Amino acid sequence: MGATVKICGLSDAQHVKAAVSAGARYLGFVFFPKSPRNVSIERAAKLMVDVPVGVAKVALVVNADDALLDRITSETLVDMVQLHGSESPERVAQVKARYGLPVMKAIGIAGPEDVAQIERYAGVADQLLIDAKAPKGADLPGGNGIAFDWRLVQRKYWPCPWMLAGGLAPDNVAEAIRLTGAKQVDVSSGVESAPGIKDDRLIAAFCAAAHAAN
Ligand SMILES: O=C(O)c1ccccc1NCC(=O)[C@H](O)[C@H](O)COP(=O)(O)O
Repeated sequence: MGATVKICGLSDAQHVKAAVSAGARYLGFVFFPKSPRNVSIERAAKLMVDVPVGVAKVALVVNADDALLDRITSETLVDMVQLHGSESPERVAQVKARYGLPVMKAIGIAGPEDVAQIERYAGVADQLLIDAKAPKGADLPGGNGIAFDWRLVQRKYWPCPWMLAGGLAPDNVAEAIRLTGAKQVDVSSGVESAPGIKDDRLIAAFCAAAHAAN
C-alpha cells in the first residue's frame, strides 16, 4: 500500500525536481528566517511554477501574521499552509477562512500530554502534522531530525488526515509506518547531507522506502 510523502524544506530547483521525480505528493517551502531551509517569497514563487498539478506546494510558517501570509498567498502558487508555531485552533480557522486554502497544523509530541492536544485541532485543521517536539531552547520548532516515541500515536484515529514526521529517514521510515499505521510521512533532515542541503539520492531512497512500506 505504502505512504504518501512530503519532502519539506526545499529551496532549489534541482531538489524540487528530484522530489517530484521520486513521487513525493507534497513539497514544503519554509518561510522562517532562522531556518537553514528558509526561502524568500520571490524564490519560492519561481520554484513553485514548475511543480506539476497533483503535487501540493505547502508554505510552512511559524506564528505568521496576516501581512506575511497575504504576501505568500498572493505572490506564490501555494496550495496549502502549514502552521508550525503555537497557533491556536481559532487561528487555524482564521487562516482557513481568510485564504480559502487547506491548513495543516503541526503538533509537537514528546509525551502523552502532547497527544491529548491533537484533539483540539482535529476538528478544525484539514491535516495534522504529528511531529517531534523541539528540545527546549532549540532555534527551530521543527526540522530538528529528532524522532519521538512512535508508540504514542500507534493506530490512533483522528477525524482528519495526518502525517507522521520527526527524525524519519530512508532506513527507519518503513518501521515507523508499520508501527504507527501512518498513511502519510514527512521528512526534512533525513534527506539532507548537511543542514539545509537536500540530497537527491536520499530523497529517492526515502520515497522508495515509504512507497514500499506496509
Ligand atoms: O525544517 C525547518 O527548518 C523548520 C523550521 C521551522 C519550523 C518547522 C520546520 N520544519 C518542519 C517540518 O515540516 C519538518 O519536515 C519536520 O519537522 C520534520 O523534520 P525532520 O525531523 O528534520 O525530518
